[in-house]
Amino acid sequence: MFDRFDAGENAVLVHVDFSDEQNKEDLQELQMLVSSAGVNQLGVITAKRNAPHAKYFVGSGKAEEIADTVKALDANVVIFNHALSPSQERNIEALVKCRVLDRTSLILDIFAQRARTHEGKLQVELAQLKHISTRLIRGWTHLERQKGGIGLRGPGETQLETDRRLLRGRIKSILKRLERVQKQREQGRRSRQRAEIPTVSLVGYTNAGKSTLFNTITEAGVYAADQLFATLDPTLRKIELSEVGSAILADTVGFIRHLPHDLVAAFKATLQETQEADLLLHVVDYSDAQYKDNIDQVNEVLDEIDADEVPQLIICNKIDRLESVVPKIDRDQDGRPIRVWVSAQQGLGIDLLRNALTECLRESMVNHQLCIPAGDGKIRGMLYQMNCILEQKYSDDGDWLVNVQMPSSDWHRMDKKVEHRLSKYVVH
Ligand SMILES: Nc1nc2c(ncn2[C@@H]2O[C@H](COP(=O)(O)OP(=O)(O)OP(=O)(O)O)[C@@H](O)[C@H]2O)c(=O)[nH]1
Ligand SMILES: [Mg+2]
Repeated sequence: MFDRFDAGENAVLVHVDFSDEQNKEDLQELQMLVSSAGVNQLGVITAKRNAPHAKYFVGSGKAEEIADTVKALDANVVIFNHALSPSQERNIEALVKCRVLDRTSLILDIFAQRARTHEGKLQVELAQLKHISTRLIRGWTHLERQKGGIGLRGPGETQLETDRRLLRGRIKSILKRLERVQKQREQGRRSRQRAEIPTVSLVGYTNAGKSTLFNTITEAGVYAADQLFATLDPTLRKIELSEVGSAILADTVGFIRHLPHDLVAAFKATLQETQEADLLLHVVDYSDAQYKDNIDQVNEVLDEIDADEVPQLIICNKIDRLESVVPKIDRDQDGRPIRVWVSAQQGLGIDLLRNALTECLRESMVNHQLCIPAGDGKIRGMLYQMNCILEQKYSDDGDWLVNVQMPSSDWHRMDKKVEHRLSKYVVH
């Protein structure tokens, strides 16, 4: 889950039950988000509606009730479990006389706290500034004292700037810095691609158990620190698997329904790993009654970031909470693993998971014997750089006999680059 910290805020939560699926949110999830943001929950106000009310999102009677509750409980923030328009936010704020936060701001605030990489921090701040800038028409003076409170916390040490003019300048400077960082990242990615180790990305709904599984797998396996990756995001680890050798395991940011659009774009950077992964481990909390819906939500985001074509292995996690479910691998009719039932926390089924992982990766790896003429120094150099050589020797004629292994996607990419000389050198 998200990091917790105390912001000293006392909130009244507002949740509206909509009859249509489009607007539907989960109250329990809001409570989880609010406590993840380190905010105390003083009370919850619920309402039932067919559609949002134009002025206050809720009806005016309900809005009065919120104002009364804020007063009675001495709350200093109202948090809606829905996206509010700037004018709705303004209208409610005027009525309840304290800060009003919508779901988008709340999620942005949590992301601001958990962004780890330099680029991630810049991206989140940019999304926050954009979100705030639509809401700055009102006078902020009455809220000035709370500057830096929830929703206004920046990902770094800084408070978010709420002055329009400064805001524009800040957005500009962030965009410039992002451009620079993105260039650097692109270079880093290229050099990693050259290392040609298959990447496995853990994806899944927030709280599904990705990080727990990440730790369990990397501890259970032979964890090898590799200097090449020392400068990468700390959520990448190298694992060793029998037969296929090394693989990179990546832990990623959790998904959540109705992820603010700006943030989807912002997190493309983190999720780039996912898009280029050889395999996705889609972790699902099977003890969550909403698990089916969560799977759909995750797949929707994967679709959005063009990662829907990457093969998936579903990890049914938290089986310790389910009755009579034992660790096992489910297979399709061709015998390929499609689901593995585990408990990341209890370490149940981790061996099976490693086996399934090996099987899936082996499918996506190629292993070739090559006979490369002494004159083709270019290919020789490339193969060395790719770190994909298992065995090598020289023939009497001075040809280089080499056994290589790499993800099939890389094989095809490289083969194309050298005008298909690679395939010609394969020894049948
Ligand atoms: N009972 C049970 N709890 C688990 C299991 N795996 C993880 N958890 C718990 O689920 C909660 C969330 O686990 P995380 O590993 O942080 O989940 P995550 O998917 O990384 O969450 P985000 O990073 O927020 O997206 C923690 O309280 C874990 O202890 C499991 O197998 N069984
Ligand atoms: Mg996590």
